Amino acid sequence: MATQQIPVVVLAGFLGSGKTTLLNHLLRAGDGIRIGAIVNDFGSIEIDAMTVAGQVDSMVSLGNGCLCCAVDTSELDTYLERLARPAARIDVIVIEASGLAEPQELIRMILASDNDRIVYGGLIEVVDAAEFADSRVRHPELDRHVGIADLVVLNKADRIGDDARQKLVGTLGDLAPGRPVICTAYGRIDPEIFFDRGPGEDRDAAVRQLSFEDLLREASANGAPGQAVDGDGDHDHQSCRDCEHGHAGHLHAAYESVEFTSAEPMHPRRLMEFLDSRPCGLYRIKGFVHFDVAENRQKFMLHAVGNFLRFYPEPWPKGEERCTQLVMIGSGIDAPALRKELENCRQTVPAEADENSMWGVLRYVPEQEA
Ligand SMILES: Nc1nc2c(ncn2[C@@H]2O[C@H](COP(=O)(O)OP(=O)(O)OP(=O)(O)O)[C@@H](O)[C@H]2O)c(=O)[nH]1
Repeated sequence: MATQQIPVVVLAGFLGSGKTTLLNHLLRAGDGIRIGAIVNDFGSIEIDAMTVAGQVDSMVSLGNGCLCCAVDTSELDTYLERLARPAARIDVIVIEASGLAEPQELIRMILASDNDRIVYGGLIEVVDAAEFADSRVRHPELDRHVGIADLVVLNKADRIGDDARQKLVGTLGDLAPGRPVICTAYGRIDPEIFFDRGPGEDRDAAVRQLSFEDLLREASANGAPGQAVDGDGDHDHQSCRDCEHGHAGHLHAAYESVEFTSAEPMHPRRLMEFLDSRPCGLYRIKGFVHFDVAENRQKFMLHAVGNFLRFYPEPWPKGEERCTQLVMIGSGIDAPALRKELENCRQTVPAEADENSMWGVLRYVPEQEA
């Protein structure tokens, strides 16, 4: 009897475009489909992995550098092997790439795998509707990423108007001719689009195009994923920051990540001053913040993407120590200076911050977002 193969889908997209949000939506809305996730964080504090863990049937976290730089594919193979073992009963594996990954490298790795229980299941490229126009000017590589996608998800459609949305859909259609472009907010796409439920079902054209067999056929017919490879393949390392050769065309070549951790609470006003004056090269901040202010002692998840900034308060998980952990990713940033500035935002005197000092933070807590 032939081995039943598990599709491996690559979920890619520039920093902050909404990959983790979309993956979490799929995990919640997957309707009984067992998803194995491989989450690749760029920073050494694995914020994405923490966000996904607990919702997923099985997860492997690969932090501190882009997976696409790990030329030794055996590591990925080991993780795929683990998720694909029959006892895990996984239906589909999703690899959430870091926001700076080169998707074609990941695809190449999957296609190169000698694990006969897995099969490449397609590339989903998430595009940030509000930021894409600017990002592609700074990073023309993004056009190439869209160009090899099997499905383009135009996320954050709520952040732009109808005209801009139509224009973007047109641009993306030109970049990825013949491939479906789905507009969405908060990654709320129909999981059926991702997960092939087998032949014989009534589907519309876009869904049919994404059946895994079709994707494979398309990939080889286009000569696209897996063949346009530009890595040099002769070195073995984990962290992109150590990567000084062979990846000059990669997005992450120009980026670095800075981590900040504090056991002491942050002073809300000082933190807001830092955030409001963050350098424009500091494109992405994610993590969580601990404030020691009455009524505001929740875990404040923090996300900044370009000019966008949000705090999402949530209860601290039982037994979790209260602290602040932030990952900052940017280009041309002064890491020691950023760390120092954040150190100066700590609340060193007990009860120093009162409720009024939270106003600046609370301005960025959305009323109703997913
Ligand atoms: N307004 C709006 N915000 C969104 C949407 N999707 C995601 N976000 C927010 O955008 C921020 C980044 O979302 P993530 O899902 O963490 O993005 P990501 O692509 O995983 O980020 P990286 O892994 O750092 O590249 C978070 O604050 C999300 O809540 C959306 O459709 N609309």
